[in-house]
Amino acid sequence: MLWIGTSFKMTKTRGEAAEYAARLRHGVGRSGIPGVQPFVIPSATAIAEVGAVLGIESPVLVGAQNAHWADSGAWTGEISVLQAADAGARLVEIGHSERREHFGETDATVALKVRATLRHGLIPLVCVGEGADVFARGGSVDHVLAQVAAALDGITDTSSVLVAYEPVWAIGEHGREPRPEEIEGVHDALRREWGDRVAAVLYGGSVNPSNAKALLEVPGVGGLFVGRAAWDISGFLAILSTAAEAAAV
Ligand SMILES: O=C[C@H](O)COP(=O)(O)O
Repeated sequence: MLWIGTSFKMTKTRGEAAEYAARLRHGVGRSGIPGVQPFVIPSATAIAEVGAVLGIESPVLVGAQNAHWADSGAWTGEISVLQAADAGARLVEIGHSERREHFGETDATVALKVRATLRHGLIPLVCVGEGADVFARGGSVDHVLAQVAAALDGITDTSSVLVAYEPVWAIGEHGREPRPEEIEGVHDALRREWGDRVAAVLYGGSVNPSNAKALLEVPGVGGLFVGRAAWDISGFLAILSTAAEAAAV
């Protein structure tokens, strides 16, 4: 099963997200895409809207971009896993590098959020990845393995966990598209260490319809996590179609 998803990050009004969801519903169909598990992660404001448009039986999973580890309480500005689930999320993105960089997310808070997500039966999508400096000195594998180990420390059943390897140097408008061989080492290490214990390891960072096929061919890559190139529905559908072909091989 190839997991193919997108996060809207901080884009789209509820109306825009609903329109996207309607076109996604049409593109994916009622029975889904064989061998492919699509997911979409809107802003918190649009989770319920997107879920409603996709419908309860949809083959597309809806997620939240973040959730707090506490079930409720005085945490102004946060939403809990329970609230995300109540809005229709079945997956929670945790530890994206933008949250680590700008909002103080650490390996310790990531670990708390993974536990909270599992406690409530949602799927954690744990994002890891090294910065350009670590990549330049050849420390990517150690860095990423340490991040995953910290996130999943002490959890006996990690079988529903998704890991997204997203090198920071490859993400966003200032990111650089990786050559497949630049991500092979980390994916190989993740596959050896975690391949039997997690649901899948995804790759993310400057994925687009032109490089999706080559990135999916990297051993150990079990899906793609896409930002910009999927914000237009045609881009997401093109990547889903590439994944469908890859899954059929
Ligand atoms: O959440 C997705 C990743 O941060 C990748 O973003 P990007 O595809 O725009 O580089």
